Amino acid sequence: MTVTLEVANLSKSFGGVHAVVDASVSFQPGKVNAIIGPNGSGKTTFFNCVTGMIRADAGTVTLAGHDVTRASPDRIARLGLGRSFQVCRIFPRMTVLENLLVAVKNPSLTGALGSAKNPTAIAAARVWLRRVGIDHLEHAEARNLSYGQQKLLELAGVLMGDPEIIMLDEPAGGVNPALIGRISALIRELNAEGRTFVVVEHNMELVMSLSDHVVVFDRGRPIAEGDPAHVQADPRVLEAYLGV
Ligand SMILES: Nc1ncnc2c1ncn2[C@@H]1O[C@H](COP(=O)(O)OP(=O)(O)OP(=O)(O)O)[C@@H](O)[C@H]1O
Repeated sequence: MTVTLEVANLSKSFGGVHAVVDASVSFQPGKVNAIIGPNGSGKTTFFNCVTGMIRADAGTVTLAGHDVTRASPDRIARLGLGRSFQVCRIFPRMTVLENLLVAVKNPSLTGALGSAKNPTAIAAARVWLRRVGIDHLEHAEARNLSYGQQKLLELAGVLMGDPEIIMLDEPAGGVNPALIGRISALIRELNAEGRTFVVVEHNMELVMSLSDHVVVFDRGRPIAEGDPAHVQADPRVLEAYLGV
């Protein structure tokens, strides 16, 4: 799998706030890419522009050779990019299995509702639940899961779309250490199978142990990129984090 994702000169402002400024990033296909940066440095805004959730003011996003700068999140998903959210997006009163069945990519509402009874979709959902380690919770209402388990459910929902590139917004945020280990192991396994990851994350230990390529944002711009050791030694990165 070698779906490429390239972002050129992306900018997005909210009123007078320049959240992302002329950001150009080429993510490495088949690798675990991380985006780090201080709070408010534009990581989530960048992420939302790339995945079609918000419209950039300028710049281009190219996915698998297609210009998707103004494409809908659905089209971007159909081209092979799946994403999670900083704050988990699940249906709290549905069961774990039902959440996965509504996550199936469907061109129509009837299709989406139909997948609830589709044996192939149900079988796929069970495979992913087993894979992320919450198959024993299939019939539990999603709201009764721990926050970490909800993150695993959301990841299983992303995987239902069989994406080649997976973008995760703070996968370890608010998750207990045991489940961080599980999420980290899963990312490794899925990456070893050929899926590319782009992970926005504050947990430095996780970023440095998991990533092949790290992009550092500061005040809306990528200021450094490279392998974890290279980035950690970059004085611009220390300055961005410590303000020295
Ligand atoms: N919808 C919005 N309306 C107005 N300002 C926004 C909006 N979204 C983000 N911002 C501002 O844009 C800047 C970048 O925010 P963003 O959430 O992208 O940063 P971040 O690096 O993801 O931060 P964090 O690490 O805290 O999640 C911040 O100053 C933020 O307040």
